[in-house]
Parts: sequence; structure tokens; C-alpha cells
Amino acid sequence: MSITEFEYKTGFPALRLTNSNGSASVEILLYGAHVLSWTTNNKQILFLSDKAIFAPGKAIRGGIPIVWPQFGPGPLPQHGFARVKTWRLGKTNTNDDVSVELHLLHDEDTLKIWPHKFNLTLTIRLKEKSFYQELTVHNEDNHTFEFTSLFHTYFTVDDIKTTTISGLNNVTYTDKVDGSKTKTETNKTLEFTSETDRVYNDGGKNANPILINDCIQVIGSGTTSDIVVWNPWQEKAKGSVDIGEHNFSKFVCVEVGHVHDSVKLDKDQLWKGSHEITLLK
Ligand SMILES: O=P(O)(O)OC[C@H]1O[C@@H](O)[C@H](O)[C@@H](O)[C@@H]1O
Repeated sequence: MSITEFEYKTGFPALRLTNSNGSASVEILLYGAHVLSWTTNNKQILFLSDKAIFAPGKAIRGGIPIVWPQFGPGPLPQHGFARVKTWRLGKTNTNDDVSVELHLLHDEDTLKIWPHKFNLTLTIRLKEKSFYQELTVHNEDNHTFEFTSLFHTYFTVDDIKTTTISGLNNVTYTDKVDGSKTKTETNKTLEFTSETDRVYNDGGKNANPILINDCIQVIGSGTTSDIVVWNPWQEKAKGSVDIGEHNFSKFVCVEVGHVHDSVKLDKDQLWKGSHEITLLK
């Protein structure tokens, strides 16, 4: 079991966590606390675009961006600022499962656009067949603040046209490619034939794990039981500088979080949200 510090590309301090027999590893940038890669059993689980842009202030296309404190468009930049800030390395552990903690504290720039004092801790833990992330939000201000939060995970797939997702049957969702209409999932298995951008609003009721191609299991916690499913399809991928037409079929985003409404966090209080991804076979 080890934790190695290295530089990714030029100027991006990074960490590599490896399990005891070397069969699983994860690579994390301090920039965005961004998980770039998770391999287990010699299989890369995450998708990272070959056109991803690595530059201060830019979001990285692929891996697991942290969406916080705002999901989607709004008063803040799209998906908030946590994914474009540099986090600090905190505690590390190589005794049981290998894990690290990363921290992000409010600063002058965040206070200008979001006037609330916060302290975020992201715990990342690697097990042999699974990967766990937990975000803790501490309200360090003297008033209540509100946020939405999402683990924006890009999974690598052989072909989006043959990809299936199960576990969402009967769950209500907002269909962002159909005028944000509210619908209920009637399919036992979701398949992809066009641009898909849905926010499944479970409100903590869905006990089902989500399965991607019957092989990868994704589970949120009680506080993070909304699931966003996204693929831009060919045209939008072509129009996106950091995706590209050739990449649209290679990934699906299955994103666990709390986005159907805002979390209201009182002063001095903590909120925790997590997800666990397991390779089943
Ligand atoms: O390009 P971004 O900002 O990383 O967002 C990608 C997608 O992220 C998803 O979570 C949203 O539901 C989509 O609407 C959005 O297009």
C-alpha cells in the first residue's frame, strides 16, 4: 500500500494511491481534488478525454470533477468553483485501506462570489475492487448557507450505443433535453440512442444500486441519492473543444449527489455525502 506524490503534466501536483498487491490504483490532482484515473484488476474504470484541457480556472473533462456549491448554471460559474480550486493535502492512511483527505477552505476569491465561510474535506479511499469518496461540508460562518453537490463521474464504456444502466426504474426525473419535463422512468434498463441529460430525483428513497453494464455498481448515501445521467451525443461532443466527436461513444456520466433541492446547512454544522463504486466482475 502506498501514496506517491508526483507532478502530472507541468505544474499539477498529484497523488497516486496503490493498494497492497498493486492491483488497484487511483490518481488524484490537488487541482479540483480531481480524480483522473481509477484502475482495478487492470481495468481503467474512468474516462478522461484525450482533449481535456489542463489550465488554471478550466474544468477538466473526465475523471471525477467535484460539483460544489452549485450544480449546473446559476449565479456562480457552471457547476460551482470547487472543481477549479487547488485543494490541500491533509491526513493520509496506509494502514487498512489506503486513503487521503483533501481540504478546501473559503478564500478571498470564493467570498467575493459566494459570501460564506466553509471548510470542505474530501476523503478518497481505495479498496481492492471498490472506490469510495466522501465530501464533508463544514459551515464555518455565522449564518446558514445553501448548496448543491455532485460527484460528476465519467465512466469509460466500450460503446454508448450498447451501454445499459439499471436501478432507476420507477424513479422520477427531470428530462433536461425535453424542456425539463418531469417524467418517471418506465424502463428496467436504460439504453442510449440520443443526447441524454437527466436528473433522477430520488429524495433518498431509492435503495437500488445503479448498475452500469451489469458490471459496475454505483451507490450513493442517504444524503446523496440523486443520480444525473449524461451523454452529449455526437453533435454536442463535436462542438465541444475538450470532448470531440470521436469521444462521445466512449463514456457515460453517472453522477451521484444532492441536486434536486439545496442542502441548507446551519452555522457550525456538518453535512456529509458519499458514493461508492464497485467493479462486480
Ligand atoms: O461541461 P460541464 O460544465 O462539465 O457540464 C457537463 C454536463 O454535466 C451534467 O452534470 C449536466 O447535467 C449537463 O447539463 C452538463 O452539460
